[in-house]
Amino acid sequence: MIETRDRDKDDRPVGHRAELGLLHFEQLANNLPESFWLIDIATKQVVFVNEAYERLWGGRMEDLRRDRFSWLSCVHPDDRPRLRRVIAENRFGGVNETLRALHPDGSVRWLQLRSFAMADDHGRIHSVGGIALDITQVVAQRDELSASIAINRSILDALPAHIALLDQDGCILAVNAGWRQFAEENDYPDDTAGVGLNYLSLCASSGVATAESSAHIEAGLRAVLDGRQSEYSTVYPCHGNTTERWFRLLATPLHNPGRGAVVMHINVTESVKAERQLAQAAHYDALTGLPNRLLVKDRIEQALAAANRQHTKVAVLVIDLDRFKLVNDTFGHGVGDALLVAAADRIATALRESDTVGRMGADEFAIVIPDLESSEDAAMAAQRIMDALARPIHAEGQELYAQASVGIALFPEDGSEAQTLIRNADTAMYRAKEVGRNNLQFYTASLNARAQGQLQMVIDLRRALERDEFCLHYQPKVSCVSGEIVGFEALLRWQHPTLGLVPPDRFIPLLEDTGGIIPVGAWVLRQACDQAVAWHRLGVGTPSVAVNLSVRQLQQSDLVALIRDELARSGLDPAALELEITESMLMHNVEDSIATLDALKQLGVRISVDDFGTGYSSLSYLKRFPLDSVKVDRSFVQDIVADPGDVSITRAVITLAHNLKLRVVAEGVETEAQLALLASNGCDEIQGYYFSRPIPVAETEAMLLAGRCLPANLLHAHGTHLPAAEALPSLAVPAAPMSTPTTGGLQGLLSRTVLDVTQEVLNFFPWPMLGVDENGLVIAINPQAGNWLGNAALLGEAARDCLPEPLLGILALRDSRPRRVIIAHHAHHVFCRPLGTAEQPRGWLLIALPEERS
Ligand SMILES: Nc1nc2c(ncn2[C@@H]2O[C@H](COP(=O)(O)O[C@H]3[C@@H](O)[C@H](n4cnc5c(=O)[nH]c(N)nc54)O[C@@H]3COP(=O)(O)O)[C@@H](O)[C@H]2O)c(=O)[nH]1
Repeated sequence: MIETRDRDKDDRPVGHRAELGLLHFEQLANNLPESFWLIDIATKQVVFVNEAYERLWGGRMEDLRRDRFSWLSCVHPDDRPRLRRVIAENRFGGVNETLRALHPDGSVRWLQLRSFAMADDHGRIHSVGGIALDITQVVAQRDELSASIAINRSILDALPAHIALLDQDGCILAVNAGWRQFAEENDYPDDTAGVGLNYLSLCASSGVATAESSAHIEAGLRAVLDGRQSEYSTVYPCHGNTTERWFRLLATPLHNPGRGAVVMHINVTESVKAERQLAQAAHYDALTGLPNRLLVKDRIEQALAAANRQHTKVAVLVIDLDRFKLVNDTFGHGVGDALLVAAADRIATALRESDTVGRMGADEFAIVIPDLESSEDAAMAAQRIMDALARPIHAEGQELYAQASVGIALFPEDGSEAQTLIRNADTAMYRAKEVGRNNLQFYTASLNARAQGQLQMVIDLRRALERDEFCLHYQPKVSCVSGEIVGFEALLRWQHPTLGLVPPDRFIPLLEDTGGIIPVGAWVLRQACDQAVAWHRLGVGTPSVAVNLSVRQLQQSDLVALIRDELARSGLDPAALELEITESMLMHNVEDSIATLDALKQLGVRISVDDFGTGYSSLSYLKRFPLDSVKVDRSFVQDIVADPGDVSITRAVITLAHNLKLRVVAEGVETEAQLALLASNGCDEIQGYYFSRPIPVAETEAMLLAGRCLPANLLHAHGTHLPAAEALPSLAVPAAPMSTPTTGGLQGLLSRTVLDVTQEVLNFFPWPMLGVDENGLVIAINPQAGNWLGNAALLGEAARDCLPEPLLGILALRDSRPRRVIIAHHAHHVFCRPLGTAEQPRGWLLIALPEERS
């Protein structure tokens, strides 16, 4: 090439020029850092080698010139066999190998050896060239790099964290050993450990973290990937099947912005648990596990906040075990501790779930009772606690009897702050200690007498049964048809040794609260059954006996068996036993009530709903229960004469009850007028002071033997209910409940029950009926009227705009005589009745009786 380039310009002789070229070539070659040489194919001799050979290979140039394979002796013995093989396979060039040259001084150089063929113009190969490049430094650098990569890798793998490298979209590029292991342990479906998948979607779908935390993590990570946040960190729960775990997730962007992020999950379960333990220790007592003073204070504050909102009371009780020190001193601290734990348990079980029991220190406990109805309830709770503690406690082999002194402070009376209430309850507790221990004291002294009286009554009630202080009085139930006594309601009386006859309203709630109603209720049942049998033996009829059941009795698992046994024992005909259950009791737990009543009904007894109208049930709802009769509450009866609204409600109840095949008993009938009105409206039986107050047994027998009856002139005809048209004069349907439930003349009785009943009556009423108020607006319409007029949506319309002409004519006449009208080809007799009183009508009611076809 050198020759060719110079040929045109250089005028020196060719031989000289060739020599010069060779000289230049040699100088150039010897200045190159690479070593290279040429082997002539024909002579198999090394025809050229540059000086770098000796530097790179550590061999001598003349050795190479003499033996073209002498370089092999410079090759590290480990690499030599490979080199030999490669050269044999590539005799005319094509070698490209890395090798080590072992210098005589023991040093090693890394060389990159390449060989190539050299051909003439005809493509005939005449020489093979070789070049060796010194790559010692590159190899050293590469080794260094690999070493540091390996070190980094093992550091990442050794970290107690699951680490993943994410790209900009959140796709997992690489993970560490911890991550892989976690994936394996958590049954990750394949062996990729998520590499190649999107971390953000993995978060949402893995189900390892909660949905809430997944969403939070996804948002945080997105912010890091988008460069909006330089770091994201959160602790999230990640519970296994049997273990509780928490992880801290850390995400940081890769250094090059917009290039992805590193996420790291660190198991922080231990520290979370430690934190929780700290919180537990800060708020709970270590021995009993109860809230400590701090948490009790917090609970009081919460209760006060709620009480302020709802205008209710809160009680704070401080309880101190009497002579606890003596237990410690006598039996040692182990027994003392066991006693405290047992006492804590006893206190807790004597209270509702919504109450808080805390340990204030040593042998002092505090109770928070939110949503308190009366101070007596706090006293009852304190008494329950004292009773619970008084039962023997077995602690570490010792039988102990704990007594307690209780102090009670009430919100709002005794303070409006937690600290004040605790302090005042504490003061009251010390007063309880002073007055002899094992008692309770209110902070407000005036409440003590009341509480004391009530508690004394509870104590007295416990002994009343065994001391034979109870008796039954009986109130007759009288038929409105025959006028005769058809039964008696058994009513419990307590003859207290000092207080005299205590009315049931004062002691039955206490019996219910303390569970005493169960044995007392059983006693009532037994007495009543025996008494009914005794009446039957008089031979003056077979009056029934009605017994009131309480909520607790209805929930009593052996109630049915108890009644069955009493019937069998006494020999009373089951049909002569009536069980009275209040409406609110039935609604307490409907499904259970139905099951119990069904079982009772199977015995053949009768079931009656007491106080009907005071609860929230409607008669149609009561259809679900196996009932025989309803007792209309005396609050309805009492105003029946004065308020036409009450008549209509009572009347409505009677009509509906009869439709449901239920008998109707009106209770609290005190006057002749009430009786007359009830009887004329179809009431079946009455009970009340008008006929008789509840009387002792002896008087009942005298009454039966005397054959006392209701006056015949007040009875209703032959037990049949008045035909509708005849009954109309006494029917005054209230206007308001049919349209605007919050107004109208049913003050005090505008309960949902009444409205339901009224609506039901309207719906049940078999004939068209509609009401128009004094302003001419349609205020009531039943479905039958809607059908009749071909339009049910008349409510609120002006009568003149929507009613047919014949009806408007009748309304204008306001005449109570029936008028014949034909509407939609059907003849009806339409009555117009005033709503309210005839003197001051609130509107008018149109009732259409279909004309009988002969
Ligand atoms: N679980 C049990 N409850 C019982 C038992 N015995 C009674 N009671 C319930 O106690 C409540 C009060 O009863 P009492 O003071 O006996 O009052 C009854 C009647 O005296 C009273 N009454 C009857 N007629 C009139 C009247 O004309 N006017 C008027 N003002 N009061 C009247 O009504 C009470 C009977 O009511 P009721 O039971 O709803 O029929 C009371 O709720 C009893 O149920 C028992 O053994 N167990």
